[in-house]
Parts: sequence; C-alpha cells; structure tokens
Amino acid sequence: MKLKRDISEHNIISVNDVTKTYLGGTFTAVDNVSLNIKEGEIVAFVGPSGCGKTTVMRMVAGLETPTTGGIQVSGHDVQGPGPDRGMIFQAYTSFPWLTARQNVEYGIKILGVPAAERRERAQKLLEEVHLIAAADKYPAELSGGMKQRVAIARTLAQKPEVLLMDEPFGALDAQVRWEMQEMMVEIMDVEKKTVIMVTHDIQEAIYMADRIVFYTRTPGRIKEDVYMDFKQGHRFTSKEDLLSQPGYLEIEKQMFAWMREEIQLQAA
Ligand SMILES: Nc1ncnc2c1ncn2[C@@H]1O[C@H](COP(=O)(O)OP(=O)(O)OP(=O)(O)O)[C@@H](O)[C@H]1O
Repeated sequence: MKLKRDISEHNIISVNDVTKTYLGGTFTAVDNVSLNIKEGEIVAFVGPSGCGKTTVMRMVAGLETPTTGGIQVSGHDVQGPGPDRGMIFQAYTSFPWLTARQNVEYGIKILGVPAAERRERAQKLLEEVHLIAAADKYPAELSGGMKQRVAIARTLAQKPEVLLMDEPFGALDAQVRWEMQEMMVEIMDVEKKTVIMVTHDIQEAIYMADRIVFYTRTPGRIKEDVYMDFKQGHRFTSKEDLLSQPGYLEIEKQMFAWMREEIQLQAA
C-alpha cells in the first residue's frame, strides 16, 4: 500500500556549519556540516563506517557538543538531551524487571504523566507496535524484534517531536528487520514524527527515508543530499511495491557507487 507523505514547509532541525574534532583538535570527525530538516521528514544518514553520521546524530540529540557551529531544534539551541528528541539504539534498552507494558509506561511516569493517561498511551502504542499479546511479558521472554518494539513504543510514549534512531534494526535478522522497517513506515503515518535514522543498510535507507544524506569518509562531510523523488510523494508499506516503482534501481545503483567511491578513496 502507498501512504501519502506529509511534510511541512517548516524546518524543525537546523545544523549550522558544525565541526566536531577529537583528540585535542588533531582529528576531525565531522567537517563543516550544514543541514535543514523539515517537520515530518524521514532522513537517513548513510556513508562508510567512521564517516561521522552517528556523531552528527548524537550532536542533534545533545549527547555530544559541536566543536564549532550550532544546532537548533524547534528554534532552540541544543544544549543537551531533552524529551523533545527520543532516541532508539541498536542495543535493546528495556528494563529487565519490568514487563513490556511497564517499560512503555516507565519513561512517562518519570515525566509526571498521570496513571490513567499512561495506561491509555501505553495501550495505544503497544497496539501500534503489534505487541498487545505480549504486553505482560518480561524482556527475557521476548525475541529481539519484540524487545525493539518495546523500545520504540517506550520512546514514542514520551511524545518526542523528533525521533533519532541509530542502527535501530542492526541487531535483528533479515526477516525481522524487514518486518520492523514496514511497521515503522506504518507507525510514522500515524505518529507523524521527524526522523533521523543512521544506517549502514542502503536498501533500508531507500525504503524508509524521504531523503538520504550521504557522508564522505573521514572527515565526515555531506557528499550528497538526495530526495527520494521516485516515490512521488509516498511511503510504501510493502517492499514489493517499492521495488517495482520506476527509479528504484537507479537510486540503489547510485548509492552503491557512492559507497564504493568513498571506500576506494580511503584505500588509495
Ligand atoms: N569520543 C571519541 N574520541 C575520538 N574519536 C572519536 C570519538 N567518537 C567518535 N570518534 C571517531 O569519529 C569518527 C566518526 O565516528 P562515528 O561514530 O560518528 O562514525 P559513523 O559514521 O557513525 O561510523 P559507524 O558507521 O562505523 O558507526 C570515527 O573515526 C570515530 O572513531
């Protein structure tokens, strides 16, 4: 099925001339990156290993500070982490002593959301991630995919405006990964978040993203910033539909060529 993409004209994230150095300024991980992201956009960061894509995302999260330049989210300077930006990591981050439902409720309990609203939000999100049947199980009783569903529901329960996902499905086997990607496209149609997703997986990026920001290898700069125009304003809930969309193969070939270019530059 095709879902209509709904992106506002308004920029929610602005990355302005950001550079990040380590090792006392002797190593430049991210070099002069500027980027505006619109509300509702799903943007994938792609590039060779070590190109700085995670560092850029962590700076948007407020977990790292730019060495020079600045980042604004919803017009405010990022000065640290905040509930407006929810994070989902590759590693499952559920509390083992809480059930799936309690895990989803936990984050919003800390934010002071009243019990009745917590229950209602958790129920809705557990339904969205297809986890109702396992809602009262503990993480040890859940598969990797199910644990990641708990983490997604828990993060969304906090109602972040921006979702930052770092290789969210990297630890899952191919079939589960595929199910999760499709589920995420469906959830974004309901939840309407702005998403930055870091991934090594070119096909995942093309499938899920409205736009791909491709980074060069060390130092990380933006090599290409491409819109998935071939999707013609849609997102696809089935991969088969995407694969038969004219233009898919060309963009996939282009991405592999950019990746090869960067790897060869490094080897030279
Ligand atoms: N705290 C740190 N101290 C020193 N170097 C760091 C630190 N954090 C990251 N780096 C370096 O900065 C560069 C960019 O790292 P980053 O994790 O952003 O890359 P990446 O593109 O996300 O890589 P990968 O895809 O392998 O996760 C790498 O060379 C990494 O080794």
